[in-house]
Amino acid sequence: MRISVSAKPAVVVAIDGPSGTGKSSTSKAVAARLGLAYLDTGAQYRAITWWMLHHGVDVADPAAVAAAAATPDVVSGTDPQAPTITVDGTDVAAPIRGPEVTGAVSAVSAVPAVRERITELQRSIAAEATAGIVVEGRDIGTTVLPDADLKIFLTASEEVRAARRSGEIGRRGAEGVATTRADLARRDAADSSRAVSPLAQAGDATEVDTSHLTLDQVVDCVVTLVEDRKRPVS
Ligand SMILES: Nc1ncnc2c1ncn2[C@@H]1O[C@H](COP(=O)(O)OP(=O)(O)O)[C@@H](O)[C@H]1O
Ligand SMILES: Nc1ccn([C@H]2C[C@H](O)[C@@H](COP(=O)(O)OP(=O)(O)O)O2)c(=O)n1
Repeated sequence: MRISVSAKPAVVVAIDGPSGTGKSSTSKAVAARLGLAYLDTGAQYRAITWWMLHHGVDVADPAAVAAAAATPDVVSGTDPQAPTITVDGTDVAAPIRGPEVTGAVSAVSAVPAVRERITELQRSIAAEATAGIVVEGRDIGTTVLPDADLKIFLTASEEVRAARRSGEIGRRGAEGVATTRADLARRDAADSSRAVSPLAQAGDATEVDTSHLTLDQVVDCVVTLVEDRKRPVS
Protein backbone atom coordinates (compact mmCIF):
# COMPACT_ATOMS: atom_id res chain seq x y z
CA MET A 1 0.00 0.00 0.00
CA ARG A 2 1.32 3.43 -0.90
CA ILE A 3 0.83 6.14 1.65
CA SER A 4 1.11 9.68 0.33
CA VAL A 5 1.67 12.47 2.78
CA SER A 6 0.76 15.94 1.59
CA ALA A 7 1.59 19.14 3.42
CA LYS A 8 -1.63 21.09 3.80
CA PRO A 9 -0.77 24.77 4.02
CA ALA A 10 -2.66 26.80 6.60
CA VAL A 11 -5.12 29.16 4.98
CA VAL A 12 -5.83 32.59 6.45
CA VAL A 13 -9.16 34.13 5.41
CA ALA A 14 -10.12 37.72 6.27
CA ILE A 15 -13.83 38.60 6.18
CA ASP A 16 -14.79 42.24 6.69
CA GLY A 17 -17.90 44.35 6.22
CA PRO A 18 -20.52 46.42 8.02
CA SER A 19 -23.05 45.13 10.58
CA GLY A 20 -25.61 42.57 9.52
CA THR A 21 -23.93 41.56 6.27
CA GLY A 22 -23.50 38.01 7.59
CA LYS A 23 -19.85 38.04 8.65
CA SER A 24 -20.24 35.96 11.82
CA SER A 25 -22.68 33.40 10.37
CA THR A 26 -20.65 33.00 7.19
CA SER A 27 -17.24 32.88 8.91
CA LYS A 28 -18.34 30.26 11.42
CA ALA A 29 -19.86 28.03 8.74
CA VAL A 30 -16.89 28.37 6.37
CA ALA A 31 -14.43 27.60 9.18
CA ALA A 32 -16.47 24.59 10.33
CA ARG A 33 -16.75 23.23 6.82
CA LEU A 34 -13.04 23.61 6.06
CA GLY A 35 -11.71 22.58 9.48
CA LEU A 36 -10.30 26.03 10.24
CA ALA A 37 -10.27 28.06 13.45
CA TYR A 38 -12.61 31.06 13.73
CA LEU A 39 -12.04 34.46 15.33
CA ASP A 40 -14.81 37.01 15.94
CA THR A 41 -12.86 40.26 16.42
CA GLY A 42 -16.05 42.24 17.04
CA ALA A 43 -16.60 40.09 20.13
CA GLN A 44 -13.16 41.15 21.39
CA TYR A 45 -14.00 44.85 21.01
CA ARG A 46 -17.36 44.20 22.65
CA ALA A 47 -15.63 42.35 25.52
CA ILE A 48 -13.21 45.18 26.27
CA THR A 49 -16.15 47.61 26.07
CA TRP A 50 -18.11 45.46 28.55
CA TRP A 51 -15.12 45.55 30.91
CA MET A 52 -14.88 49.38 30.67
CA LEU A 53 -18.59 49.76 31.46
CA HIS A 54 -18.41 47.17 34.25
CA HIS A 55 -15.49 49.02 35.87
CA GLY A 56 -17.05 52.47 35.60
CA VAL A 57 -14.65 53.81 32.98
CA ASP A 58 -16.13 56.83 31.16
CA VAL A 59 -16.35 55.44 27.62
CA ALA A 60 -16.88 58.95 26.23
CA ASP A 61 -13.42 59.94 27.50
CA PRO A 62 -10.75 58.52 25.13
CA ALA A 63 -7.96 59.27 27.63
CA ALA A 64 -9.72 57.28 30.37
CA VAL A 65 -10.32 54.38 27.97
CA ALA A 66 -6.69 54.48 26.80
CA ALA A 67 -5.41 54.47 30.39
CA ALA A 68 -7.41 51.30 31.15
CA ALA A 69 -6.83 49.54 27.81
CA ALA A 70 -3.93 47.35 28.95
CA THR A 71 -5.68 45.94 32.02
CA PRO A 72 -8.46 43.53 30.87
CA ASP A 73 -7.43 40.04 29.79
CA VAL A 74 -9.56 39.15 26.76
CA VAL A 75 -9.49 35.47 25.73
CA SER A 76 -11.18 34.09 22.59
CA GLY A 77 -11.96 30.40 22.02
CA THR A 78 -11.63 29.74 18.28
CA ASP A 79 -13.67 26.55 17.73
CA PRO A 80 -16.23 27.58 15.08
CA GLN A 81 -18.75 25.11 16.54
CA ALA A 82 -18.51 26.69 20.00
CA PRO A 83 -16.68 30.03 20.03
CA THR A 84 -16.12 31.55 23.47
CA ILE A 85 -15.14 34.94 24.87
CA THR A 86 -14.01 35.75 28.40
CA VAL A 87 -12.61 38.82 30.15
CA ASP A 88 -10.51 38.25 33.25
CA GLY A 89 -11.99 34.74 33.31
CA THR A 90 -15.65 35.85 33.16
CA ASP A 91 -17.80 34.45 30.34
CA VAL A 92 -19.20 37.58 28.64
CA ALA A 93 -20.74 35.95 25.55
CA ALA A 94 -24.27 37.05 26.52
CA PRO A 95 -23.78 40.55 28.01
CA ILE A 96 -21.60 41.77 25.12
CA ARG A 97 -24.65 41.51 22.82
CA GLY A 98 -26.75 43.84 24.99
CA PRO A 99 -27.71 47.41 24.06
CA GLU A 100 -25.29 49.08 26.53
CA VAL A 101 -22.26 47.45 24.93
CA THR A 102 -23.61 47.90 21.39
CA GLY A 103 -24.13 51.60 22.10
CA ALA A 104 -20.59 52.12 23.44
CA VAL A 105 -18.45 49.77 21.32
CA SER A 106 -17.75 52.19 18.46
CA ALA A 107 -16.36 54.82 20.85
CA VAL A 108 -14.17 52.33 22.71
CA SER A 109 -12.89 50.64 19.56
CA ALA A 110 -11.91 54.02 18.07
CA VAL A 111 -9.30 54.57 20.81
CA PRO A 112 -5.82 53.81 19.36
CA ALA A 113 -4.52 52.13 22.56
CA VAL A 114 -7.47 49.71 22.43
CA ARG A 115 -6.87 48.91 18.77
CA GLU A 116 -3.13 48.35 19.32
CA ARG A 117 -3.80 45.91 22.15
CA ILE A 118 -6.55 43.98 20.34
CA THR A 119 -4.73 43.95 16.99
CA GLU A 120 -1.67 42.41 18.64
CA LEU A 121 -3.89 39.77 20.26
CA GLN A 122 -5.57 39.01 16.91
CA ARG A 123 -2.24 38.58 15.13
CA SER A 124 -0.94 36.20 17.78
CA ILE A 125 -4.13 34.09 17.61
CA ALA A 126 -3.83 33.92 13.80
CA ALA A 127 -0.14 32.99 14.02
CA GLU A 128 -0.93 30.14 16.41
CA ALA A 129 -3.71 28.72 14.21
CA THR A 130 -1.66 26.01 12.56
CA ALA A 131 -4.66 24.53 10.72
CA GLY A 132 -5.64 27.95 9.32
CA ILE A 133 -8.24 30.48 10.44
CA VAL A 134 -11.15 32.63 9.35
CA VAL A 135 -10.95 36.05 11.00
CA GLU A 136 -13.91 38.42 10.73
CA GLY A 137 -14.19 42.11 11.53
CA ARG A 138 -13.80 45.57 10.05
CA ASP A 139 -10.05 46.03 9.46
CA ILE A 140 -8.75 42.47 9.05
CA GLY A 141 -7.88 42.69 5.35
CA THR A 142 -6.58 46.26 5.58
CA THR A 143 -4.65 46.30 8.88
CA VAL A 144 -4.64 43.17 11.02
CA LEU A 145 -3.76 40.54 8.38
CA PRO A 146 -2.85 42.39 5.18
CA ASP A 147 -1.14 39.21 3.86
CA ALA A 148 -4.24 37.01 4.27
CA ASP A 149 -4.59 34.35 1.54
CA LEU A 150 -8.13 35.49 0.79
CA LYS A 151 -9.95 38.71 1.64
CA ILE A 152 -13.72 38.96 1.41
CA PHE A 153 -15.75 42.14 1.90
CA LEU A 154 -19.39 41.35 2.59
CA THR A 155 -22.04 43.97 1.82
CA ALA A 156 -25.85 44.11 1.86
CA SER A 157 -28.36 46.93 1.54
CA GLU A 158 -29.11 48.87 4.72
CA GLU A 159 -32.74 47.74 4.48
CA VAL A 160 -31.81 44.06 4.37
CA ARG A 161 -29.27 44.40 7.16
CA ALA A 162 -31.77 46.18 9.41
CA ALA A 163 -34.39 43.48 8.77
CA ARG A 164 -31.88 40.71 9.58
CA ARG A 165 -30.64 42.34 12.77
CA SER A 166 -34.19 43.14 13.92
CA GLY A 167 -35.14 39.51 13.47
CA GLU A 168 -32.08 38.45 15.46
CA ILE A 169 -32.76 40.73 18.46
CA GLY A 170 -36.54 40.32 18.35
CA ARG A 171 -37.47 43.89 17.40
CA ARG A 172 -40.80 43.70 15.62
CA GLY A 173 -42.80 45.93 13.28
CA ALA A 174 -41.84 48.77 10.97
CA GLU A 175 -40.93 51.00 13.89
CA GLY A 176 -38.59 48.38 15.35
CA VAL A 177 -36.84 47.87 12.00
CA ALA A 178 -36.50 51.66 11.56
CA THR A 179 -34.87 51.97 14.99
CA THR A 180 -32.46 49.13 14.19
CA ARG A 181 -31.67 50.71 10.83
CA ALA A 182 -30.83 54.05 12.46
CA ASP A 183 -28.62 52.28 15.04
CA LEU A 184 -26.77 50.38 12.31
CA ALA A 185 -26.27 53.50 10.20
CA ARG A 186 -24.91 55.42 13.21
CA ARG A 187 -22.46 52.64 14.10
CA ASP A 188 -21.33 52.13 10.48
CA ALA A 189 -20.69 55.88 10.15
CA ALA A 190 -18.63 55.93 13.36
CA ASP A 191 -16.69 52.78 12.42
CA SER A 192 -15.98 54.05 8.89
CA SER A 193 -14.85 57.53 9.91
CA ARG A 194 -12.53 56.83 12.85
CA ALA A 195 -8.91 57.87 12.37
CA VAL A 196 -7.26 54.51 13.09
CA SER A 197 -7.98 51.46 10.91
CA PRO A 198 -11.57 52.32 9.96
CA LEU A 199 -14.06 49.90 8.42
CA ALA A 200 -12.84 49.73 4.81
CA GLN A 201 -12.61 47.35 1.88
CA ALA A 202 -9.04 46.27 1.09
CA GLY A 203 -8.03 46.94 -2.51
CA ASP A 204 -7.46 43.22 -3.09
CA ALA A 205 -10.67 42.03 -1.38
CA THR A 206 -13.46 40.24 -3.25
CA GLU A 207 -16.79 41.96 -2.61
CA VAL A 208 -19.82 39.71 -2.09
CA ASP A 209 -23.23 41.40 -1.95
CA THR A 210 -25.34 39.13 0.28
CA SER A 211 -28.60 41.11 -0.06
CA HIS A 212 -30.27 38.53 -2.26
CA LEU A 213 -28.33 35.42 -1.24
CA THR A 214 -29.25 32.85 1.39
CA LEU A 215 -26.65 32.12 4.06
CA ASP A 216 -25.92 28.76 2.40
CA GLN A 217 -25.28 30.50 -0.91
CA VAL A 218 -22.85 32.93 0.72
CA VAL A 219 -21.04 30.09 2.48
CA ASP A 220 -20.77 28.08 -0.77
CA CYS A 221 -19.42 31.15 -2.53
CA VAL A 222 -16.73 31.81 0.10
CA VAL A 223 -15.75 28.11 0.36
CA THR A 224 -15.28 28.05 -3.42
CA LEU A 225 -13.12 31.17 -3.26
CA VAL A 226 -11.00 29.60 -0.49
CA GLU A 227 -10.59 26.37 -2.44
CA ASP A 228 -9.58 28.35 -5.54
CA ARG A 229 -7.01 30.35 -3.60
CA LYS A 230 -5.34 27.46 -1.76
CA ARG A 231 -1.70 27.23 -2.68
CA PRO A 232 -0.77 24.07 -4.60
CA VAL A 233 0.21 21.11 -2.42
CA SER A 234 3.99 20.63 -2.42
N1 LIG B 1 -27.42 35.63 3.63
C1 LIG B 1 -28.24 35.75 4.65
N2 LIG B 1 -29.58 35.73 4.46
C2 LIG B 1 -30.44 35.90 5.49
N3 LIG B 1 -30.09 36.09 6.77
C3 LIG B 1 -28.77 36.14 7.03
C4 LIG B 1 -27.79 35.97 6.01
N4 LIG B 1 -26.56 36.07 6.58
C5 LIG B 1 -26.77 36.28 7.90
N5 LIG B 1 -28.11 36.31 8.17
C6 LIG B 1 -28.73 36.58 9.48
O1 LIG B 1 -28.55 37.97 9.72
C7 LIG B 1 -28.25 38.21 11.09
C8 LIG B 1 -26.89 38.94 11.20
O2 LIG B 1 -25.89 38.06 10.73
P1 LIG B 1 -24.42 38.11 11.30
O3 LIG B 1 -23.70 36.92 10.75
O4 LIG B 1 -24.43 38.28 12.79
O5 LIG B 1 -23.86 39.46 10.63
P2 LIG B 1 -22.61 40.36 11.00
O6 LIG B 1 -21.62 39.47 11.72
O7 LIG B 1 -22.08 40.86 9.69
O8 LIG B 1 -23.11 41.47 11.87
C9 LIG B 1 -28.26 36.85 11.77
O9 LIG B 1 -29.53 36.68 12.37
C10 LIG B 1 -28.05 35.86 10.63
O10 LIG B 1 -28.67 34.62 10.89
N1 LIG C 1 -12.12 44.37 13.49
C1 LIG C 1 -13.07 45.06 14.14
C2 LIG C 1 -14.25 44.43 14.57
C3 LIG C 1 -15.19 45.17 15.24
N2 LIG C 1 -14.92 46.47 15.52
C4 LIG C 1 -15.85 47.29 16.32
C5 LIG C 1 -16.79 48.10 15.48
C6 LIG C 1 -18.12 47.40 15.62
O1 LIG C 1 -19.19 48.32 15.60
C7 LIG C 1 -18.00 46.71 16.94
C8 LIG C 1 -18.79 45.42 17.11
O2 LIG C 1 -18.46 44.54 16.06
P1 LIG C 1 -19.40 43.29 15.72
O3 LIG C 1 -18.74 42.58 14.60
O4 LIG C 1 -19.71 42.54 16.95
O5 LIG C 1 -20.69 44.03 15.25
P2 LIG C 1 -21.98 43.41 14.60
O6 LIG C 1 -22.01 41.94 14.83
O7 LIG C 1 -21.83 43.71 13.16
O8 LIG C 1 -23.08 44.14 15.24
O9 LIG C 1 -16.62 46.44 17.13
C9 LIG C 1 -13.78 47.08 15.07
O10 LIG C 1 -13.58 48.27 15.29
N3 LIG C 1 -12.86 46.36 14.39
